[in-house]
Amino acid sequence: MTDDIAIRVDGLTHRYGRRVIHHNLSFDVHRGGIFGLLGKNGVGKTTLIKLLMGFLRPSAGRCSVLGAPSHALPPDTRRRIGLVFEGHLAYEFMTIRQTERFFSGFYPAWRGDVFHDLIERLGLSPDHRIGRMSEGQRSQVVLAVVMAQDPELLILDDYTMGLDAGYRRLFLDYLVHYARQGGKTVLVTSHVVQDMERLVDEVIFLRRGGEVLATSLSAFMGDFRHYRLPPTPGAPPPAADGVLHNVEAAPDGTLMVYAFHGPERVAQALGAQGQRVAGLTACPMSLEDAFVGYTGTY
Ligand SMILES: Nc1ncnc2c1ncn2[C@@H]1O[C@H](COP(=O)(O)OP(=O)(O)OP(=O)(O)O)[C@@H](O)[C@H]1O
Repeated sequence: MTDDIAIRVDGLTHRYGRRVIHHNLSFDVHRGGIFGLLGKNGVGKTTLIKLLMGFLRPSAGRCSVLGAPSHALPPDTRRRIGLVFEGHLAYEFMTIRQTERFFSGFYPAWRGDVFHDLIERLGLSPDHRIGRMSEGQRSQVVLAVVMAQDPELLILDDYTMGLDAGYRRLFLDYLVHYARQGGKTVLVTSHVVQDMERLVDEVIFLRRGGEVLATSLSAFMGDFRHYRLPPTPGAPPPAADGVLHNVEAAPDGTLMVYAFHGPERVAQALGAQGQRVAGLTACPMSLEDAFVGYTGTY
């Protein structure tokens, strides 16, 4: 493994019983960027993080994190990884002060300034118990604990739990600042796709059936296109093919066409399926539109 790779996933297959969640998945996460792991509910994002951290063993293939194999991550490597996983890291019986005392002992590079800066915004006494906090306040404590570890690799699985929009924005700014310090890597999953658009450099899309697309956000947003087309009376709805990535009908019947191709290729493919293409129009997209177009509405 080369030094500039923070995470390597190589031919990874994972099954729960007979159900295949990941099939022959391969991608690299390079150091020094913010990577968004995106996919619908149940596609396997948390499972992938469990595999990376060695909490699960894959059915086949390998993955490694910071140069060490996931199934045998040494404690020293684990200490260099900040993990927010299912939101729970804080012990309910502890106060804020005790939480800091407890966690700071494990991390030689503990950043008390970062912890206090983030915690101050809660406006709670240091003697406030975690168990007596709202869900969003608890998430803020968890994020402060993880950021204060000053990890080399930060893995955030759905960190937005219960956070209000203001704190989410503040935390995103923190994350960007953290990632730009050099050599820091962030892998983040979130269902708030519009946040990802402001945050990530690279996207990794997981789709059901094990397909993966790992690319830069700018390449994806540049290459993936959205078109609208009024339906052709009497013609069956067009199906996805080698050119048309996804075709869906809006409630008024308008065809929503998604493709990695320009209008000529798309018109040709639609025409070959019996559509009248005179009304084909390209539409601008946000990352959320592109996410839905790429992964499909249900
Ligand atoms: N321990 C388990 N045993 C069997 N099936 C499981 C287990 N854990 C998860 N699954 C199934 O594996 C699939 C992937 O789950 P996972 O939690 O990785 O999805 P996810 O992409 O993180 O979803 P979400 O966006 O909803 O958080 C789901 O269909 C889930 O039902």
